[in-house]
Amino acid sequence: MTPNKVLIIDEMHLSILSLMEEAGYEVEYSPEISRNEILDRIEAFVGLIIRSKTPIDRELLLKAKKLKFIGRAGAGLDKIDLDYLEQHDIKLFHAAEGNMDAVGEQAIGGLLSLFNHISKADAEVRKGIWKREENRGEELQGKTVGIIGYGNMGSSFARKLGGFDVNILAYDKYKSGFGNFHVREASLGQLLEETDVLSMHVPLTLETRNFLNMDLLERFKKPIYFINTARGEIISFDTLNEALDRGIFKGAVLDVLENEKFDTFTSEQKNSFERLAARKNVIFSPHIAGWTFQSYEKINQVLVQKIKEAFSDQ
Ligand SMILES: NC(=O)C1=CN([C@@H]2O[C@H](COP(=O)(O)OP(=O)(O)OC[C@H]3O[C@@H](n4cnc5c(N)ncnc54)[C@H](O)[C@@H]3O)[C@@H](O)[C@H]2O)C=CC1
Ligand SMILES: O=C(O)C(=O)COP(=O)(O)O
Repeated sequence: MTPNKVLIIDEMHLSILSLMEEAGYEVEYSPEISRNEILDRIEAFVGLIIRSKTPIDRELLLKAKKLKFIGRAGAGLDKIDLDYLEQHDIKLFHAAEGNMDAVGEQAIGGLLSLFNHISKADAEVRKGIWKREENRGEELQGKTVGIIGYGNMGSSFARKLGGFDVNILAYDKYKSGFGNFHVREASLGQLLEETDVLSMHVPLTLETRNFLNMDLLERFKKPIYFINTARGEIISFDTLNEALDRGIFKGAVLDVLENEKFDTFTSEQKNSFERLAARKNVIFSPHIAGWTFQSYEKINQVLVQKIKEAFSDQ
């Protein structure tokens, strides 16, 4: 057994193989591996490279006796037992810098499509329906965009908004001092007061699960356009429906959903998703905000660079 074996358990751009081999690792690429097989085999590996298919929980980590690092080929760490890694000195690297451009651009794409009815009008024209007045657009110019969570994704979205002549407010519970000439650092209260467009960029944590509940949403002073490229679990289908019914949300762009596996929907989820899907002012995408041809490769470069730097003295 070689000491430097790394197991890759999710689908990735194949540049990861040569990059990790050049960094001195023996790589096994098994994107189709089952959880049971991982449990059986993980003991032999010093490194594990993942996306988000398999929860990296205590049961799995207890078997990973030689594990020195986990590389998350992407940003979200919500399926990883972070406490266990800290307690057992297992390093964790993410590659959010590799998909932040993609997320920033996709959020803007969704927003412009919502403001200008692009996907709705496209579907109508294909059916021979030519409705100009109903598809009259809204301008972004002069609007106040509120960002919650000002990390890699939130700041990328703010940067990409640069040319749109909007006011940008950002609230981050754990960060301060990030304001600049075009982003005003705000309290949650200020953001609720002024926002026209809300874009969520927090990680999924115990605190942010159902963060956008009706109690909070009722405190927005103006009707808002909502963008979620963060995680679906921060707002339930029911809350989305209620906010849209009551005009608290004028529309929504949803790249992520409370449950992204349609075949596991409860009957309640099925009903409330169907209500959501029947709305013309909601735009969906299948969790692809960070998923471009470019990010696919950039993620590998970022990740392997971090791994190399962390173990450069060994
Ligand atoms: N749809 C997609 O394809 C993608 C989604 N994501 C999602 O975006 C999330 C954010 O990614 P990054 O920006 O790289 O993370 P990050 O850690 O750089 O930034 C998140 C920010 O949220 C702040 N935050 C945490 N809890 C908060 C709270 N309760 N209230 C206000 N602010 C809070 C943190 O202080 C941090 O500054 C990821 O965790 C992931 O869930 C990321 C990449 C692609
Ligand atoms: O990087 C992230 O957090 C993402 O959500 C990207 O999607 P993935 O989980 O890698 O399929």
